[in-house]
Amino acid sequence: MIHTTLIIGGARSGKSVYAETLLTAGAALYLATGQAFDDEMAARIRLHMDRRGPTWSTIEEPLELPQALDRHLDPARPILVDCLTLWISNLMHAGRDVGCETEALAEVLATARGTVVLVSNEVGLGLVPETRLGRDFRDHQGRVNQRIAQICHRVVFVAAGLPLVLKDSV
Ligand SMILES: Nc1nc2c(ncn2[C@@H]2O[C@H](COP(=O)(O)OP(=O)(O)OP(=O)(O)O)[C@@H](O)[C@H]2O)c(=O)[nH]1
Repeated sequence: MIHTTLIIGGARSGKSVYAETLLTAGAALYLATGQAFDDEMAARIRLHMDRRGPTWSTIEEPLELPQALDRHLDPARPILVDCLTLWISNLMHAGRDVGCETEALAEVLATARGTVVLVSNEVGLGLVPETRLGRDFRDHQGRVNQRIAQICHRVVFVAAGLPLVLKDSV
């Protein structure tokens, strides 16, 4: 089956747990974009790893997501990408063009052979960020979500651990 799903939601909305339930642990590949820059992030990552357990295969790729996805796409093994938000943040940090990178990702997804579930944050529902960097990040996040939502067959919004299907074109 060729199938792409985008799952969006706020922080601690349960979006990652929901995404994991869509895939069979032993048969899926976890593609992580997060980096343990400090102890707190390291602890968050450890929680995720403990929850997933040893049956998941994991690849860590903070920047070259389109290439990594393309390389590992396999009709026999679904991929969970967690998450686009940290990928955007990493790209901004590295001075990369988020728009170009998003197009590269969209291209890989549009021609994907296999099942891909992508997790992303829905931001911008609160106050306008005080800093220019914060506002730029918020805008990138909104544009990335829109672009990837166009490409994906299914889009699900998770709030309070509950899924709301926004798009289903399977
Ligand atoms: N490098 C690396 N990062 C990981 C791994 N497992 C999870 N992560 C990262 O940890 C991040 C999750 O951070 P959290 O702050 O707990 O997530 P959250 O968005 O607040 O919570 P949820 O809504 O529940 O998903 C993910 O975006 C992953 O990129 C791993 O094995 N390696």
